[in-house]
Amino acid sequence: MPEKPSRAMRLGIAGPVGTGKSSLIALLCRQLSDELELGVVTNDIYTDEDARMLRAAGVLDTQRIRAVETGACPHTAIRDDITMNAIAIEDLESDFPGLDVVLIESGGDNLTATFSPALVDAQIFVLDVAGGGDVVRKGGPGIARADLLVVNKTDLAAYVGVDADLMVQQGFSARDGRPVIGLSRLDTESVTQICDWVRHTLGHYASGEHVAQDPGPMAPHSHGDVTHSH
Ligand SMILES: Nc1nc2c(ncn2[C@@H]2O[C@H](COP(=O)(O)OP(=O)(O)OP(=O)(O)O)[C@@H](O)[C@H]2O)c(=O)[nH]1
Repeated sequence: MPEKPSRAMRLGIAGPVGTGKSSLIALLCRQLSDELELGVVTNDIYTDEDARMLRAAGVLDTQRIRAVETGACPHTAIRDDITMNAIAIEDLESDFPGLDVVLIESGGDNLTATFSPALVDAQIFVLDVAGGGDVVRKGGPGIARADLLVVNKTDLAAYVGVDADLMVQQGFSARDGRPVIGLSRLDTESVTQICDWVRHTLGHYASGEHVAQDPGPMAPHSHGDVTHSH
Protein backbone atom coordinates (compact mmCIF):
# COMPACT_ATOMS: atom_id res chain seq x y z
CA MET A 1 0.00 0.00 0.00
CA PRO A 2 1.58 3.33 -1.00
CA GLU A 3 2.08 6.00 1.64
CA LYS A 4 -0.80 8.47 1.94
CA PRO A 5 0.04 11.55 -0.18
CA SER A 6 0.64 14.84 1.62
CA ARG A 7 -2.64 16.30 0.40
CA ALA A 8 -5.96 15.17 -1.08
CA MET A 9 -6.30 14.44 -4.78
CA ARG A 10 -8.18 17.34 -6.34
CA LEU A 11 -10.69 16.05 -8.87
CA GLY A 12 -12.45 18.62 -11.08
CA ILE A 13 -15.87 18.01 -12.63
CA ALA A 14 -16.50 20.29 -15.64
CA GLY A 15 -19.06 20.41 -18.44
CA PRO A 16 -21.92 22.48 -19.83
CA VAL A 17 -24.89 23.65 -17.73
CA GLY A 18 -27.26 20.92 -16.59
CA THR A 19 -25.31 17.88 -17.79
CA GLY A 20 -25.36 16.39 -14.27
CA LYS A 21 -22.19 17.59 -12.52
CA SER A 22 -23.84 18.10 -9.09
CA SER A 23 -25.67 14.79 -9.46
CA LEU A 24 -22.40 13.04 -10.25
CA ILE A 25 -20.79 14.52 -7.15
CA ALA A 26 -23.78 13.39 -5.06
CA LEU A 27 -23.47 9.92 -6.56
CA LEU A 28 -19.72 9.68 -5.84
CA CYS A 29 -20.27 10.89 -2.26
CA ARG A 30 -23.02 8.33 -1.73
CA GLN A 31 -20.93 5.48 -3.15
CA LEU A 32 -17.49 6.33 -1.80
CA SER A 33 -17.87 8.19 1.51
CA ASP A 34 -17.68 4.95 3.52
CA GLU A 35 -14.25 4.13 2.15
CA LEU A 36 -12.74 7.56 1.37
CA GLU A 37 -12.53 10.88 3.20
CA LEU A 38 -14.23 13.33 0.83
CA GLY A 39 -14.70 17.09 0.55
CA VAL A 40 -16.56 19.14 -2.06
CA VAL A 41 -16.12 22.66 -3.47
CA THR A 42 -18.82 24.04 -5.77
CA ASN A 43 -18.59 27.05 -8.10
CA ASP A 44 -21.67 29.12 -8.90
CA ILE A 45 -21.81 32.55 -10.48
CA TYR A 46 -23.96 34.45 -7.97
CA THR A 47 -25.35 31.85 -5.57
CA ASP A 48 -24.38 28.84 -3.48
CA GLU A 49 -27.19 26.81 -5.06
CA ASP A 50 -25.17 23.73 -5.98
CA ALA A 51 -23.64 23.53 -2.49
CA ARG A 52 -27.10 23.90 -0.92
CA MET A 53 -28.47 21.16 -3.17
CA LEU A 54 -25.64 18.83 -2.15
CA ARG A 55 -26.03 19.66 1.54
CA ALA A 56 -29.79 19.02 1.28
CA ALA A 57 -29.13 15.69 -0.44
CA GLY A 58 -27.52 14.54 2.80
CA VAL A 59 -24.66 12.80 0.99
CA LEU A 60 -21.87 14.24 3.15
CA ASP A 61 -21.39 16.15 6.40
CA THR A 62 -22.51 19.67 5.40
CA GLN A 63 -19.24 21.16 6.74
CA ARG A 64 -17.37 19.23 4.06
CA ILE A 65 -19.21 21.08 1.26
CA ARG A 66 -17.91 24.59 0.49
CA ALA A 67 -19.27 27.08 -2.05
CA VAL A 68 -17.28 29.53 -4.14
CA GLU A 69 -19.27 32.38 -5.68
CA THR A 70 -17.27 33.14 -8.79
CA GLY A 71 -19.07 36.21 -10.17
CA ALA A 72 -18.72 36.97 -13.89
CA CYS A 73 -17.50 34.14 -16.09
CA PRO A 74 -17.40 30.87 -14.14
CA HIS A 75 -14.40 29.53 -16.04
CA THR A 76 -12.21 32.39 -14.76
CA ALA A 77 -12.20 30.90 -11.25
CA ILE A 78 -11.19 27.43 -12.43
CA ARG A 79 -8.57 28.47 -14.93
CA ASP A 80 -7.31 32.07 -15.02
CA ASP A 81 -7.37 33.07 -11.35
CA ILE A 82 -7.76 30.01 -9.17
CA THR A 83 -7.24 31.88 -5.88
CA MET A 84 -10.81 31.57 -4.52
CA ASN A 85 -10.90 27.86 -5.21
CA ALA A 86 -7.40 27.26 -3.84
CA ILE A 87 -8.39 29.02 -0.59
CA ALA A 88 -11.63 26.99 -0.29
CA ILE A 89 -9.71 23.74 -0.80
CA GLU A 90 -6.98 24.69 1.69
CA ASP A 91 -9.67 25.62 4.28
CA LEU A 92 -11.30 22.23 3.80
CA GLU A 93 -7.97 20.43 4.10
CA SER A 94 -7.08 22.26 7.28
CA ASP A 95 -10.55 21.63 8.83
CA PHE A 96 -10.50 17.96 7.79
CA PRO A 97 -6.93 16.67 7.83
CA GLY A 98 -6.55 13.36 6.02
CA LEU A 99 -8.98 14.04 3.17
CA ASP A 100 -8.43 11.59 0.29
CA VAL A 101 -10.30 13.45 -2.47
CA VAL A 102 -11.68 16.96 -2.90
CA LEU A 103 -14.30 17.10 -5.67
CA ILE A 104 -14.49 20.53 -7.33
CA GLU A 105 -17.52 21.32 -9.47
CA SER A 106 -17.11 24.00 -12.13
CA GLY A 107 -19.91 26.48 -12.69
CA GLY A 108 -21.75 25.11 -15.72
CA ASP A 109 -20.12 26.79 -18.68
CA ASN A 110 -19.69 26.43 -22.39
CA LEU A 111 -18.29 23.38 -24.08
CA THR A 112 -14.68 24.50 -23.98
CA ALA A 113 -14.12 25.47 -20.32
CA THR A 114 -11.65 23.26 -18.44
CA PHE A 115 -9.75 23.37 -15.14
CA SER A 116 -6.19 24.57 -14.86
CA PRO A 117 -3.78 21.77 -13.88
CA ALA A 118 -2.59 24.20 -11.18
CA LEU A 119 -5.97 23.72 -9.47
CA VAL A 120 -6.87 20.06 -10.07
CA ASP A 121 -4.83 16.88 -10.31
CA ALA A 122 -7.38 15.20 -12.57
CA GLN A 123 -10.59 16.24 -14.28
CA ILE A 124 -13.79 14.69 -15.56
CA PHE A 125 -15.69 16.34 -18.42
CA VAL A 126 -19.44 15.66 -18.33
CA LEU A 127 -21.76 15.72 -21.36
CA ASP A 128 -25.27 14.34 -21.48
CA VAL A 129 -27.24 12.62 -24.19
CA ALA A 130 -29.90 15.35 -24.01
CA GLY A 131 -27.36 17.87 -25.38
CA GLY A 132 -27.56 15.99 -28.70
CA GLY A 133 -25.63 13.16 -30.34
CA ASP A 134 -23.31 15.49 -32.26
CA VAL A 135 -21.66 17.14 -29.26
CA VAL A 136 -18.83 14.62 -28.85
CA ARG A 137 -17.97 14.77 -32.53
CA LYS A 138 -17.77 18.57 -32.38
CA GLY A 139 -14.98 18.17 -29.81
CA GLY A 140 -13.18 20.67 -27.59
CA PRO A 141 -10.34 20.44 -25.05
CA GLY A 142 -12.40 18.82 -22.27
CA ILE A 143 -13.94 16.26 -24.60
CA ALA A 144 -10.61 15.38 -26.20
CA ARG A 145 -8.22 15.54 -23.25
CA ALA A 146 -9.93 15.51 -19.82
CA ASP A 147 -8.77 12.50 -17.79
CA LEU A 148 -12.26 11.00 -18.17
CA LEU A 149 -15.18 11.82 -20.48
CA VAL A 150 -18.64 10.98 -19.11
CA VAL A 151 -21.62 10.66 -21.45
CA ASN A 152 -24.32 11.09 -18.82
CA LYS A 153 -28.04 10.27 -18.53
CA THR A 154 -27.86 7.30 -20.90
CA ASP A 155 -31.27 6.27 -19.53
CA LEU A 156 -32.75 9.24 -21.44
CA ALA A 157 -31.15 8.37 -24.81
CA ALA A 158 -34.19 6.62 -26.28
CA TYR A 159 -36.45 9.55 -25.33
CA VAL A 160 -34.29 12.16 -27.05
CA GLY A 161 -33.52 10.05 -30.14
CA VAL A 162 -29.79 9.75 -29.40
CA ASP A 163 -27.60 6.65 -29.76
CA ALA A 164 -25.64 6.69 -26.45
CA ASP A 165 -23.34 3.83 -27.52
CA LEU A 166 -22.40 5.80 -30.65
CA MET A 167 -21.65 8.89 -28.52
CA VAL A 168 -19.35 6.77 -26.35
CA GLN A 169 -17.65 5.30 -29.44
CA GLN A 170 -17.12 8.79 -30.86
CA GLY A 171 -15.66 9.77 -27.50
CA PHE A 172 -13.11 6.95 -27.72
CA SER A 173 -12.17 8.01 -31.28
CA ALA A 174 -11.75 11.66 -30.23
CA ARG A 175 -9.57 10.80 -27.21
CA ASP A 176 -6.63 8.69 -28.34
CA GLY A 177 -7.56 5.85 -26.00
CA ARG A 178 -8.34 7.98 -22.93
CA PRO A 179 -11.29 6.60 -20.96
CA VAL A 180 -14.97 7.29 -21.66
CA ILE A 181 -17.88 6.10 -19.53
CA GLY A 182 -21.55 6.07 -20.56
CA LEU A 183 -23.26 6.81 -17.22
CA SER A 184 -26.73 6.76 -15.73
CA ARG A 185 -27.38 6.94 -12.03
CA LEU A 186 -30.02 4.25 -12.70
CA ASP A 187 -27.49 1.84 -14.25
CA THR A 188 -25.53 0.16 -11.45
CA GLU A 189 -22.90 -1.25 -13.79
CA SER A 190 -21.98 2.24 -15.01
CA VAL A 191 -21.97 3.54 -11.41
CA THR A 192 -19.50 0.79 -10.47
CA GLN A 193 -17.37 1.73 -13.49
CA ILE A 194 -17.05 5.38 -12.50
CA CYS A 195 -16.32 4.53 -8.84
CA ASP A 196 -13.61 2.13 -10.04
CA TRP A 197 -12.17 4.90 -12.22
CA VAL A 198 -11.95 7.23 -9.18
CA ARG A 199 -10.27 4.50 -7.07
CA HIS A 200 -7.84 3.70 -9.88
CA THR A 201 -6.94 7.37 -10.46
CA LEU A 202 -6.49 7.93 -6.72
CA GLY A 203 -4.18 4.89 -6.62
CA HIS A 204 -2.05 6.42 -9.39
CA TYR A 205 -2.07 9.80 -7.65
CA ALA A 206 -1.05 8.25 -4.33
CA SER A 207 1.82 6.34 -5.91
CA GLY A 208 3.09 9.47 -7.66
CA GLU A 209 2.45 8.05 -11.15
CA HIS A 210 -0.33 10.45 -12.03
CA VAL A 211 0.62 13.68 -13.79
CA ALA A 212 -1.92 16.52 -13.99
CA GLN A 213 -2.70 17.34 -17.63
CA ASP A 214 -3.90 20.59 -19.15
CA PRO A 215 -6.66 19.75 -21.64
CA GLY A 216 -5.92 23.10 -23.27
CA PRO A 217 -7.29 26.63 -23.27
CA MET A 218 -10.88 27.48 -24.05
CA ALA A 219 -11.93 28.94 -27.36
CA PRO A 220 -11.68 32.73 -27.77
CA HIS A 221 -14.83 34.29 -26.35
CA SER A 222 -16.26 37.62 -25.37
CA HIS A 223 -16.93 39.20 -21.96
CA GLY A 224 -19.23 42.07 -22.91
CA ASP A 225 -17.20 44.21 -25.29
CA VAL A 226 -13.83 42.61 -24.55
CA THR A 227 -12.66 39.51 -26.42
CA HIS A 228 -10.39 37.09 -24.56
CA SER A 229 -8.26 34.33 -25.93
CA HIS A 230 -6.81 32.65 -22.85
N1 LIG B 1 -32.53 10.81 -16.20
C1 LIG B 1 -31.43 11.23 -15.58
N2 LIG B 1 -31.36 12.48 -15.12
C2 LIG B 1 -30.22 12.88 -14.51
C3 LIG B 1 -29.11 12.01 -14.33
N3 LIG B 1 -28.13 12.72 -13.69
C4 LIG B 1 -28.62 13.95 -13.48
N4 LIG B 1 -29.88 14.07 -13.94
C5 LIG B 1 -30.79 15.24 -13.90
O1 LIG B 1 -30.27 16.28 -14.71
C6 LIG B 1 -30.63 17.56 -14.16
C7 LIG B 1 -29.40 18.44 -14.02
O2 LIG B 1 -28.53 17.82 -13.08
P1 LIG B 1 -27.48 18.63 -12.22
O3 LIG B 1 -26.70 17.64 -11.46
O4 LIG B 1 -28.15 19.73 -11.48
O5 LIG B 1 -26.61 19.28 -13.39
P2 LIG B 1 -25.39 20.29 -13.27
O6 LIG B 1 -24.47 19.97 -14.41
O7 LIG B 1 -24.82 20.26 -11.92
O8 LIG B 1 -26.12 21.67 -13.52
P3 LIG B 1 -25.48 23.18 -13.33
O9 LIG B 1 -24.84 23.20 -11.97
O10 LIG B 1 -26.69 24.06 -13.45
O11 LIG B 1 -24.52 23.36 -14.45
C8 LIG B 1 -31.32 17.28 -12.83
O12 LIG B 1 -32.71 17.34 -13.02
C9 LIG B 1 -30.87 15.86 -12.50
O13 LIG B 1 -31.79 15.16 -11.70
C10 LIG B 1 -29.20 10.67 -14.83
O14 LIG B 1 -28.30 9.81 -14.75
N5 LIG B 1 -30.38 10.34 -15.46
